Amino acid sequence: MTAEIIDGKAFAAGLRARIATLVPAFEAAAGRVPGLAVVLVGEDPASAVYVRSKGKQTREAGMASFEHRLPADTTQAELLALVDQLNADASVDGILVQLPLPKHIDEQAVLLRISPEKDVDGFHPVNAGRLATGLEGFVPCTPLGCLMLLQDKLGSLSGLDAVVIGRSNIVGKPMAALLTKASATVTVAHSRTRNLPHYLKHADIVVAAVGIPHFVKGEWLKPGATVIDVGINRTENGLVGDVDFESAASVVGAITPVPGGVGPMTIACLLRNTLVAAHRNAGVALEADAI
Ligand SMILES: NC(=O)C1=CN([C@@H]2O[C@H](COP(=O)(O)OP(=O)(O)OC[C@H]3O[C@@H](n4cnc5c(N)ncnc54)[C@H](OP(=O)(O)O)[C@@H]3O)[C@@H](O)[C@H]2O)C=CC1
Ligand SMILES: Nc1nc(=O)c2c([nH]1)NC[C@@H]1CN(c3ccc(C(=O)N[C@@H](CCC(=O)O)C(=O)O)cc3)C=[N+]21
Repeated sequence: MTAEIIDGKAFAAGLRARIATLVPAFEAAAGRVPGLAVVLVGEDPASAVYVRSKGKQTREAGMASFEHRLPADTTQAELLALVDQLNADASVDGILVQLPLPKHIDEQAVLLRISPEKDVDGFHPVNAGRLATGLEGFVPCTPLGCLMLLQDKLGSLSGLDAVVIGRSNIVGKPMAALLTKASATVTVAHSRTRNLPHYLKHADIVVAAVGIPHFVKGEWLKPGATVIDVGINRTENGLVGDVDFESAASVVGAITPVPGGVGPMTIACLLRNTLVAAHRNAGVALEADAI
């Protein structure tokens, strides 16, 4: 193995520590701490783990965590009523409704109901539109975390060739928008892409968000490339990414591991977005490059 392992877990811990240092000044100015509400519908064990972990890290950063666990048979109307209540609650700066939702609930309807100013996931179409048009807004946490790791590793991304594998609203599309904004030349690949290895062979940056264990093979990659593995796949061999780590690590220059790569960055960026939301909602200034 020759590749550098990008330590997302350590980077995320540093980011959370920086966020925690900014909370007391906010509290002094606003008379309250930033608040994040997390809503979990149903009993999905993986989702329950994330929600617990988000709550713990929110409190560790000095922020208030409001956790709402609703039964799997909660109606859409009941969930929308809770979102309305959280939108109106001045102690709540950020609202996250854990996805996926049970089948009987229309996910888009719920995401549309969250106030864009409290949408710390960045999933509301208003925030997607802001990102697409270059306006200030909330950027989805996973691609924001990937961008931070890339800029930390590479400095400027200007002119680099990037391939994003996946075009979902929560990872692939916003990732492509962020890389384009950072002046990379971006190709978005998906399930209809013909000859993915052809594109990967030229890519200085690869972001894999596919949802298929070990999908990306080392032999497809450009020597020296930087690879960000977003995949979270639970297999009988434990948690694995979308990149075949063993074969990739002998070819590329740097790669994120799973676990310990992008996952911890997602939660750290959620806290970052919540801190930013709190400042905006309370009308307290935050230095542009504070975090
Ligand atoms: N680390 C973290 O914090 C997070 C991790 N994840 C993980 O990231 C992965 C992706 O998540 P998400 O974006 O929500 O997943 P989706 O299922 O919404 O999207 C997967 C994308 O992969 C594409 N795809 C599927 N098969 C292929 C193929 N054979 N070749 C090329 N592209 C393909 C799909 O194409 P098409 O559009 O044509 O169907 C789709 O665009 C999952 O493993 C998920 O668990 C997700 C969120 C956060
Ligand atoms: N509204 C909403 N927002 C989300 O951001 C959201 C969501 N719904 N639904 C599910 C996905 C997935 N996701 C992860 C967050 C942290 C880790 C994480 O911390 N992973 C650890 C390992 C954790 C473990 O062992 O299970 C790691 O990769 O090291 C993973 C995945 C956020 N998501």
